[in-house]
Amino acid sequence: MSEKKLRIVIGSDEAGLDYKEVLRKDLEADDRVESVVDVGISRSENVDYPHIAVDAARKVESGEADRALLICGTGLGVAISANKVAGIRAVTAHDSYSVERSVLSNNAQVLCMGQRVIGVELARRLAKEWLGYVFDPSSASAAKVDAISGYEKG
Ligand SMILES: O=C(CO)[C@H](O)COP(=O)(O)O
Repeated sequence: MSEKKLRIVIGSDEAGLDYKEVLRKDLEADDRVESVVDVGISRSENVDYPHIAVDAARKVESGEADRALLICGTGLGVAISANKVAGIRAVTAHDSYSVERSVLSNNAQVLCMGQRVIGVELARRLAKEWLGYVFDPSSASAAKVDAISGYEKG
C-alpha cells in the first residue's frame, strides 16, 4: 500500500474521453491521491493523442507529477508516444496482473488503457489497484529497470 500521496496527471484523446472523465473523478475522490492534473482533451478542444501523451509524460519526467494515466482507443498510441520522453516507462495494461507488474517489475510511471478494449468498470478497478502499488528499489527488479535506463544513455 502506498503511503505517499500521489500526484497524477491524466489525459486522453477523443476515443478515450469518456473513460478519462470517469477515471479523473475516481482519482479525485481517492484519498491516496494528492492532486490530479488533466492535460485534456476536453469536450470543446480535440487534440491528437501523441501531443496529450507527451505533455503528460513530460510532467512526470520533470517531477511535476508522480504518475500518468492515459486513455485512447486502444491504449497503444498513448504508450508509444509517452515512451518517446526519456526516462518514461509507459505500458498498456488491461488486466490486474499486468498492472501490478508494471509497477513492481518495471517501475512504470505511466499506465495506458484503451476505451475500445475494456469495459469502464474494469478500467476503474485497474486504476484503483494501480494506485496501491509502489516499486521497491531494493527488489531484484531494480537492476533490470536500471538496465532499461542504461540504453537511453546511448
Ligand atoms: O487508439 C488510438 C491510438 O492507438 C487512438 O485513439 C485512435 O487512433 P486512430 O485509429 O489512428 O484514429
